[in-house]
Order: sequence, then C-alpha cells, then structure tokens
Amino acid sequence: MPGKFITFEGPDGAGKTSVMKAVSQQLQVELGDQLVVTREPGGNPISEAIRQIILDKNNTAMDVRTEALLYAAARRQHLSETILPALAANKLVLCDRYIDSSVVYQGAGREIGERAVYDMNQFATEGLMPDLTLYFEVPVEVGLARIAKNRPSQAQDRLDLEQAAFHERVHDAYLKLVAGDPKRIKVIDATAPLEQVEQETLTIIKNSASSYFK
Ligand SMILES: Nc1ncnc2c1ncn2[C@@H]1O[C@H](COP(=O)(O)OP(=O)(O)OP(=O)(O)O)[C@@H](O)[C@H]1O
Ligand SMILES: Cc1cn([C@H]2C[C@H](O)[C@@H](COP(=O)(O)O)O2)c(=O)[nH]c1=O
Repeated sequence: MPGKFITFEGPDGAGKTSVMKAVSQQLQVELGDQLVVTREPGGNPISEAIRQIILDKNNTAMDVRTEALLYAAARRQHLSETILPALAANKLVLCDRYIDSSVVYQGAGREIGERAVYDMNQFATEGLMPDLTLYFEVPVEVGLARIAKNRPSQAQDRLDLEQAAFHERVHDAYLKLVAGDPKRIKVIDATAPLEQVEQETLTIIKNSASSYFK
C-alpha cells in the first residue's frame, strides 16, 4: 500500500487532539493536500452519526459488544471512504485513534478480551495496520484531571464518565500493547508542556515520513 498511515493513541485527556491540531497546521504548510487529518470514530457523515450514538450519555443500556461492533462499523466506513483512497493516492494520513483504541477500551476496559476485539476488527480493517503509532502517555489521573478542568461536565461523553477502574484497565492495556510492538508504537511523554509534546511529535513524524519533506 502506498502512502503513510500514522495513528495517535492514548488515554482520555492525553492531549492527542490538541497536538494533532497544532502539528497538522504546521505540516499543512509544507504538504498541502498531500496531508489528510482525520479521527475515529468519525471522519465522514456515516461514522460521525455512529459516533453520536456511541458517545451519547443517554445510551446507558448499550451492550458492550454492541459498542465494540459500532466502533468497528464506524472504522470500516472511515477506512473505505477516507483512509484507503488517501493512501492509494500516496497521501500522509494522520488519524486520531484506530484499532488499538478498540483493543484497549473494549477489549480491556469493557473486559470483552483484547484478542477477541482485535480478531473481530480484522473484518473491518482487512488487516490494515498503521505504519506508525504515536502513543501519548499520561497517568490516568492526569488525563482525567485535564478533562475535568477543561471540558465542561455537559460536554463529557459516555466514555469520559466511566469509573477510574475502567480507565486504569485501558491504560494498563495500552502499556501492554506498547511493550508488545515497540517497532510500530513510539511513546511520547504527554505530561510534558504542550509545546514540547508538539515539537517531539513533529520531529518523529518528519523522520518517519521523510520522503514527503524532500
Ligand atoms: N501537555 C499538556 N499539558 C497540559 N494540558 C494539556 C496538554 N495537552 C493537552 N492538554 C489539555 O488537556 C485537555 C485534553 O486535551 P485533548 O482534548 O487534546 O486530549 P485527548 O487526548 O484528545 O482527549 P480525548 O481522547 O478524551 O478526546 C485539553 O484541554 C488540553 O488543552
Ligand atoms: C476509536 C475508539 C474510541 N474509543 C473511545 C475513546 C474515547 O473515550 C472516545 C472518543 O474518542 P475521542 O478521542 O474523545 O475523540 O471513544 C473507544 O472506546 N474505542 C474505539 O475504538
């Protein structure tokens, strides 16, 4: 597959969205429409509609496997509509979350099992994995404190509002993923000041996708 597929991962409040916004503004200047910036769940009307259902605080009755299937459905639509065409056109794709999020949030957080969730997602992804994943590491309490401080409670979604134990399982599972795939997953200390995190992210992306910057 041509193109380059880079994902951003991390616990809630790690700073992925803030960093992606700043970094993509800088990369845009050099790359123009060779750069595609997107997110999961979402990135197109169908997947954004699924996102609304998943994250709606009123959907307290949602079964954990339903949740896992909805994330996978949103992922499939996003892949077919956005990611695969962009990669085929040799673009650099930056995506806020991908399959690793399902493995840790649904597999570990919801206790469905990481392997089961990974396997179920193979139908959605047809095995497409990122070339590079940037994992933004923060302790759970730091991420949740950032959200509590900066995101008004009415803007917090169904996942934000989960118990600390859920977020601890997610965090532990991320560390397991990182340890198991150090070649693909690079760790960024996201407790550092935002400008420093942005700079480190930019450097890693430019090194890894150097052919786009000649
Ligand atoms: N390095 C940092 N230091 C201090 N505050 C930060 C840092 N990075 C992000 N923040 C703040 O933390 C809050 C959460 O950041 P952001 O929404 O980017 O995180 P996220 O990883 O995308 O979270 P989520 O996955 O829950 O959407 C924001 O208000 C942001 O300004
Ligand atoms: C892709 C994906 C996401 N989630 C969770 C992680 C977050 O709590 C929310 C929304 O993500 P955002 O970073 O706030 O935009 O959804 C998940 O549980 N499983 C997934 O596959």
